[in-house]
Amino acid sequence: MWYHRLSHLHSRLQDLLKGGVIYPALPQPNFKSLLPLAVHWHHTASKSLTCAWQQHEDHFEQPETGYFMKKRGLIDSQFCRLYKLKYANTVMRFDYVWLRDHCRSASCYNSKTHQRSLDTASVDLCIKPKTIRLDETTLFFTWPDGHVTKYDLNWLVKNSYEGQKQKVIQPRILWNAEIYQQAQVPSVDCQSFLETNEGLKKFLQNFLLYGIAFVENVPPTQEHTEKLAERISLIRETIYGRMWYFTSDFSRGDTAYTKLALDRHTDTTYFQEPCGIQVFHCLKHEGTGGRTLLVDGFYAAEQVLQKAPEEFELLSKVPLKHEYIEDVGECHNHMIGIGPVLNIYPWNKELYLIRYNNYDRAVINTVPYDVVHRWYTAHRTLTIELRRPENEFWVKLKPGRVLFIDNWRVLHGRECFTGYRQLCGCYLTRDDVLNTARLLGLQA
Ligand SMILES: C[N+](C)(C)CCCC[C@H](N)C(=O)O
Ligand SMILES: O=C(O)CCC(=O)C(=O)O
Ligand SMILES: [Fe+2]
Repeated sequence: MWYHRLSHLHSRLQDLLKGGVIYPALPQPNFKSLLPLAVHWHHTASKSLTCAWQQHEDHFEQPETGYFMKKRGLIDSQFCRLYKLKYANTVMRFDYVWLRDHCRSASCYNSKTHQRSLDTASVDLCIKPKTIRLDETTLFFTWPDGHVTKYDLNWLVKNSYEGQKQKVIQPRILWNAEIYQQAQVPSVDCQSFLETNEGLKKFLQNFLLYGIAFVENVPPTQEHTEKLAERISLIRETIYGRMWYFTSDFSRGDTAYTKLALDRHTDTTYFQEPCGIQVFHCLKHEGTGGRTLLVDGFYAAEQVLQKAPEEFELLSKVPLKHEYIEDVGECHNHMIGIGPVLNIYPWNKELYLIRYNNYDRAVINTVPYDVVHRWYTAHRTLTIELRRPENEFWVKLKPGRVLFIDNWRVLHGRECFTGYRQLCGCYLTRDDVLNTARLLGLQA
């Protein structure tokens, strides 16, 4: 009986969460406000809280049979490994080892270093609390050895799997050319970017939401570009150097160092971890053409998900190699990176990295022949979306205007050009950009 109510609730949760969760058009509201409060279940309601809550400290399940024991505050089932709790309209299930492992008491957790002191391997995998007590908003577990673990219910909601499943790691606004242009995302002025936290925060907020952002009025030199990069991150040094500076002189064995057009792609797909961010500053162009193309890869992937979910899934499952082989002048390199085109978090299906570069894609030999054809079909579907003219945002990079591109999300390309064109820039480590963003209070 209890079981039925629970599965009903679960399917309700699923219904509530359908659509919009993976790639919300706007920052996801706190999930509490997504869920109606009027779900009736066995509950104990607190009068002292404004937010209605229900808790089920007294329901225990023998997982194999779905048999429940209702016993208030105390358990004595030999079989139970699970603690179920409903609070703030979230049904949560906690494994007892998990509850022991996450104990934040002084002997288990060092709150100065935010590190666990408890040796998890010392926890009995069959551990069960001797007693459980609820006191307004705090749960107390007393373990067989007498150790007491306290949990604040809000902490549990925030840190439970069920709570996380309903959230995105990073809110984003997916765009095509029209959406991006209509959003009128402001560029940040160089001085405000370098000298104020507000300027930097505004820049990073836009960058996180759209995957591209511009800084204006930057003196057109490599040194100033470097200063900008260092304001938000460590520079990721690669085979191209720390700061790079390039023209169409074929000084390196790659099409980027020519005047040819480059179709949309992400860079360094041939690294096990592709570079997180790319910074471009055009220092000079005396000639024609050479515009930069930007396409939101996540927008295109979202279209694939809507139109052909099984193709989306295939692109997220099939691992591929990308390769960089260089043998020009003094430069000898052979890089190989392996991973799927679409990379998603398994618990909430959120897309976090697209690896798309048809120039650098290596021989496909990681996939059996029957899957190969399905993969090509899925790749075609994605390519069609990526190539829709309405998804293309074209800009002419000019001295003074520095472009930051999320290389895990937004594809770039360029039009062929004539004349002398000088570009400088660098790659950034994604971890460090996100670190800066979090320290400024942004969700990243
Ligand atoms: C930016 N910079 C000119 C230094 C590198 C170009 C790398 C080009 C390579 N085909 C790729 O897509 O990764
Ligand atoms: O020349 C350009 O505008 C960009 C070339 C390119 O794709 C790159 O350097 O990664
Ligand atoms: Fe590139």
